[in-house]
Amino acid sequence: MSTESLGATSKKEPIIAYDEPLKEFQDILEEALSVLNYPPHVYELLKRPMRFLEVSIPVKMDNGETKIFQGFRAQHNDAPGPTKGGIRFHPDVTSDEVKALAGWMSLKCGITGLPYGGAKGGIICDPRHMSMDELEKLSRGYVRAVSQLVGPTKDIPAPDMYTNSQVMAWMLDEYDHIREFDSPGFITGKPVALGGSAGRETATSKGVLYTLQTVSEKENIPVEGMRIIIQGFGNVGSYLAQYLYELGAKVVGISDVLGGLYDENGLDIPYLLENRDSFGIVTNRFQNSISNQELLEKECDVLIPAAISSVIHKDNATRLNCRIVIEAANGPTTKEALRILEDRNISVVPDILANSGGVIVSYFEWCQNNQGYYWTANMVDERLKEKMAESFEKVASTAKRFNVNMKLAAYIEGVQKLAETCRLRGWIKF
Ligand SMILES: NC(=O)C1=CN([C@@H]2O[C@H](COP(=O)(O)OP(=O)(O)OC[C@H]3O[C@@H](n4cnc5c(N)ncnc54)[C@H](O)[C@@H]3O)[C@@H](O)[C@H]2O)C=CC1
Ligand SMILES: O=C(O)CCC(=O)C(=O)O
Repeated sequence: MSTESLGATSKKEPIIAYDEPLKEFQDILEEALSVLNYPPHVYELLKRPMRFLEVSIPVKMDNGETKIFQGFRAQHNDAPGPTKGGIRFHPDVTSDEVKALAGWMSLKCGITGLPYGGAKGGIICDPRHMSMDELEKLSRGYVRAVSQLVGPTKDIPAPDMYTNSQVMAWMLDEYDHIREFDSPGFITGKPVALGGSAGRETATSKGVLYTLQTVSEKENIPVEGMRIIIQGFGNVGSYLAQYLYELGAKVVGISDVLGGLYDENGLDIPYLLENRDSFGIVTNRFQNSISNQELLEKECDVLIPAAISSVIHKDNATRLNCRIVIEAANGPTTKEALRILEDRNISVVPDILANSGGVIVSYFEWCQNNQGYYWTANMVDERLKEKMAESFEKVASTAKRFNVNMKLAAYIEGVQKLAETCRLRGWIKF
C-alpha cells in the first residue's frame, strides 16, 4: 500500500477490549506466589492497592459550563520506597484498570531493581476533544485533588496514555504552588527545561527496542528485514517505528485509535511520522486503512501492541500470524490468550519487562532532580541499555530455573523484592 495521503477521514470503530486487567494481574500474581511457596496472606496483601483515592475534578469548560471529571490514584505498595507510576487520560480508563496498572508498576520496579513501589493514576476524559485550556485546568485540578497523597518522597507521577511533558509541567507548577517551594522530583517526564531528563521522552520505546534486539540475538532473527507490526502510534509506538525503520526492519503495519495500515513491503515510516497528530493519529489520512482487529492478525515476525490493554484475547489469539509478541503496552494480552499463544509456540515478552524503559529513565530523572546534577543523553542511554539487559537476563534465568514462561517468570522476579521489603518491615511473615 502506498502511504500517500488521500486526505480521507475514515472513522474505524475502536477495537473491543476484553477488559479484566485487575483479574489478570491477580491470577498471575497468585500463581507466582504459589511457585515461591509464600503463605496466602502475602497474596491477600498484594492483590489490591494499599491505598486508592477517587476524586471529582470540576472544570469550567470553554463554553462556560462546569463539567465534573472522575479521577483515580492507586498506590499499590510503598514498602520498597515511594510509589511511582504514570497518569492516564482516557475515556475508557476504569478504577480496576488503574489498580491493575499500579500492581504492574510494583512488579516492574521489582524486576528492574528500582527503589519504588508501584502506583498509577487516571482521569476519565477524552483529551482529543478538549482544548489546551481545559486540559490545563483538568491537570491542575487533579493535582489539587491528590496533593495530600503525592510528593517527591511519597508518590511520583509520570506520563502515560494521552499525557505528555506539557501535562507534567502544569502538574509540577500546581504542586509547587501548593507546597510553596520548587520540587522538580515530584513528577517525571517533564520538559528538560524544568528538570526533565534527557532521553525520557524516548525511553520506553528505546527499552522496547533493546528488548527486541536481545530477542533477535537469542532467536537468531536479524532486525534488518524483520517484519514488524506495531499497534499504537503515540509516544511508544511512533519512536519505536522510527528506530526500527532506521535499523532496516520492515515495519509492515501500524495503527492508531481509528484504524490500521498494512503493507507487506513495508510502510513509509518517515512520512507517517511527519503526518501524525499530537494524539498519535495518522490513519484517518488514508482511504485504504483497516481495523485494529484486522491488523493484529496480519502476517509478521514480531507483533508489538503499544496502545491499550486486553487487545490479544481468546478470540483472536488463535489467528495471530506472528512468531513473537513483545508487549509494549501495559496488559495487552489476556491470560487465556497467553495460554493459546504458548500452545502455538508464539513467545510473549511481558510488558513489565519490555516497557520498563520508561520508569527506568524516570528513576534517572528523579535521581538527577535529587542531586541537582544533570546527565548527558549518552549517560542516560548507556545506563538504560545496561538495566534493560540485566532485567532481561534475570527474567530469562528465572524462567529457566522454574521452567515457566516469561510472563510468569517476570511476576516471580518482580514480586520477590516487594514481598521481602514487606517482610522486613514486619507487615507479613514467611
Ligand atoms: N509513555 C510511557 O512512557 C509508557 C507507556 N506505556 C504504555 O504504552 C501504551 C501506549 O502509551 P503511549 O504511547 O504513551 O500513549 P500515547 O497516548 O502517546 O499513544 C497512544 C496510541 O494508542 C492509540 N490508541 C488509543 N486508544 C486506542 C484503541 N482503543 N485502540 C487502538 N489504539 C488506540 C492512539 O491513537 C495512539 O496512537 C500504553 O499501554 C501505556 O500504558 C508503558 C510504559 C511507559
Ligand atoms: O515513568 C514512570 O514513572 C511510569 C511509567 C508508566 O506509567 C509505566 O511504566 O506504565
